[in-house]
Amino acid sequence: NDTSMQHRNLNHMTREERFSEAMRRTLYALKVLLPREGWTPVGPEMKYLARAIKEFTFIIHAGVFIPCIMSYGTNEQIAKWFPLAADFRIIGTYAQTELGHGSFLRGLETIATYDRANQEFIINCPKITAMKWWPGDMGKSANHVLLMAELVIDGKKYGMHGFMVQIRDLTTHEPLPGVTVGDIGAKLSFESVDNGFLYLQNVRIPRENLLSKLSEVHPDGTYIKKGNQRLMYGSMVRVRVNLIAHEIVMPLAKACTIAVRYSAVRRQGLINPSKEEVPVLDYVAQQHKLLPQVATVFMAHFAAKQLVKMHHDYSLEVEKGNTSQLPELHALSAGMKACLSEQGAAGAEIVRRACGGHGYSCGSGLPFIVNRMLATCTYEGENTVMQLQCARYLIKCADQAKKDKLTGSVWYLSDFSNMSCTAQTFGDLQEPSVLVKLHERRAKCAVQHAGKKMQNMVKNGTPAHDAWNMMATLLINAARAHIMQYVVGTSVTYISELSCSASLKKILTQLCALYALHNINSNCGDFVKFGCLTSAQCDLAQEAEFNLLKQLRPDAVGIVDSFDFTDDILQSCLGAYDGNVYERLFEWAKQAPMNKTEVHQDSYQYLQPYLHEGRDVLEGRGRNSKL
Ligand SMILES: CC/C=C\C/C=C\C/C=C\C/C=C/C(=O)SCCNC(=O)CCNC(=O)[C@H](O)C(C)(C)COP(=O)(O)OP(=O)(O)OC[C@H]1O[C@@H](n2cnc3c(N)ncnc32)[C@H](O)[C@@H]1OP(=O)(O)O
Ligand SMILES: Cc1cc2nc3c(=O)[nH]c(=O)nc-3n(C[C@H](O)[C@H](O)[C@H](O)COP(=O)(O)OP(=O)(O)OC[C@H]3O[C@@H](n4cnc5c(N)ncnc54)[C@H](O)[C@@H]3O)c2cc1C
Repeated sequence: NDTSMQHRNLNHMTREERFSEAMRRTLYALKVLLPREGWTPVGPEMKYLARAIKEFTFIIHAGVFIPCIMSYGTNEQIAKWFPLAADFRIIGTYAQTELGHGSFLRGLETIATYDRANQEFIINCPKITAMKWWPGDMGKSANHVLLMAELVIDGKKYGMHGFMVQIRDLTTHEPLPGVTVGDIGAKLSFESVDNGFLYLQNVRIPRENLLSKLSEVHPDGTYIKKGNQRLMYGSMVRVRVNLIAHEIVMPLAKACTIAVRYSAVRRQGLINPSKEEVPVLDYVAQQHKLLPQVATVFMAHFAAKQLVKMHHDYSLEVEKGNTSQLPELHALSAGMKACLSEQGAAGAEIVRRACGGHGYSCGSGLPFIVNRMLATCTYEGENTVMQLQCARYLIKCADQAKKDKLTGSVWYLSDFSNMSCTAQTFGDLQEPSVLVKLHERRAKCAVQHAGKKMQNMVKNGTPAHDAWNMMATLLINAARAHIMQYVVGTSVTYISELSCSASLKKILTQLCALYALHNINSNCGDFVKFGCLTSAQCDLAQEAEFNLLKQLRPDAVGIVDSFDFTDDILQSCLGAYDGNVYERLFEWAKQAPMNKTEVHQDSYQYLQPYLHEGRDVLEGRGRNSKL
């Protein structure tokens, strides 16, 4: 209710106005609303901000730069930089991606060369493709970067390491010598974020600016490894784990709230010709678009909670020096980020499109959400690359399953029990245990199928790397199948263990079944091909999904109301709680800058000669227009 936090109408602002407004609001929120001891930029407050602020700046500063200091810094380095960063006395970003490389980190070209005589690192982008490109908050805001660069000592390369590099003067904010930095220009979304470019030419930093939790360089240039070097990729794992809640579940919940509320208000057409126009939510086709996406919000939320817990437990183990869980966590976080961002982005567009013309208006709040969710498929690990990383782990596990009993998220790969489905009615296929088994079997078969195909190719003389490349599509499908069984399985478990009213548990169970059945019906080729379902059982699966749509329809609005977004957070004429869609759209349109004058000066200027000529022709005075 703090007016300083109220959103102004972003759609009627320029990009620079949005950048400034987001910075003002974010700093106000972080510095005024949340001043407390022990405030951590990734704690519950961040969750509140991610929910409450439609656009904010310093996402990377708070969500990535600060956590990296904690992950990669020694205690002394944390003590030095964390207080400055948490208090916004330095603004940082995570500068890893380059103009020429983003996915293939071993191809990064920015170099940090150790200068023993001066005990400094010389940071250099040897060519244009080495320039850092994309990091958020880097173009105009950040005065420091956590620079990921190839460490070189005496001509020997040691791989990607993290360096603290100041890029702007702390008083004037001007770029420092050797630093060329700026905004990369307009993008599909994140209008308020100054994603930037950074060209470093022989910038010198002290030896102490190598973040040295995992490795260090002694004054004489001796390189010391201090831990599992794959932990150097740990920041990306953490962000992939955390962004699911912030950037996938939350925005999709907002989009569903808008679309379901609007569909309950919007009357269009007849079902029974003798009755009045119906709310479009009464059309089964509309329910089929919206309700599975509502179910996705809940299932992704439950699965993300499990992943966050797994990451937390893993982090405690890493602190004890045990990194044995790292391969599974990497595979699961990469796969979850890729598959849920893919589902979420597609789902947001499905529900936007379900709102017809008004869904295409920025006044609906939906284009903002859709465009922003599209970015989740690319940043923090491009989805295809992430799915292949997940598949790489699955193929290894499938081989291991032939001789060992597997545990964790891949346990089903060593489950050789009879998994045939005996469902005879659509009710049988709404049973959570049946749906879990179906997803496990499909995933196991998809992994084995991809692995078998590659083995046969290699047996026939194809090099393993070529077999991998040629079977990539099957590997990606296996990764998707694995994540779907994980989401369905963890959700069923989560709901069964949830202490809540029977009526709420019934709704959640129905939503879980809807999510699983929608997935089956959207991928029934796999389920039939792998012998999980007969053709007749596929018909039952469709019947089961339609039955759930009918059962959930009466509670549809109540379910999205439970997300409890305020009108100010939704910023939507279609999704406002009072349902006054048309009045809100009209008021919103009238506020458009285009309407600040009755006659728009520029159009009048160019149209005026023709307007006068047209009038003369109409009134019989002038010659007929050439037109
Ligand atoms: C909290 C969030 C709040 C707000 C955020 C909101 C919005 C955020 C907006 C934007 C933020 C965006 C930031 C960014 O985009 S930062 C840049 C992200 N970039 C990437 O993710 C790069 C992706 N590429 C890679 O990770 C690597 O290049 C890749 C893994 C693809 C390949 O690496 P490499 O070639 O070195 O390894 P491989 O040969 O493939 O595998 C070797 C070995 O290492 C294991 N591995 C790989 N990655 C990891 C990891 N992260 N953790 C642990 N282990 C890893 C891999 O499994 C192999 O193991 P093995 O099979 O045993 O050999
Ligand atoms: C909004 C936004 C914010 C960002 N913020 C940051 C940030 O703060 N810090 C930062 O460092 N970076 C940031 N990034 C950059 C982001 O991490 C990269 O864009 C991402 O890692 C993808 O790398 P790329 O752009 O080089 O694409 P590429 O890797 O070049 O991918 C291009 C295409 O090639 C395909 N491809 C690539 N490799 C393979 C493969 N091995 N197998 C099959 N197909 C492949 C991909 O699937 C994709 O279709 C941001 C990007 C965006 C869009």
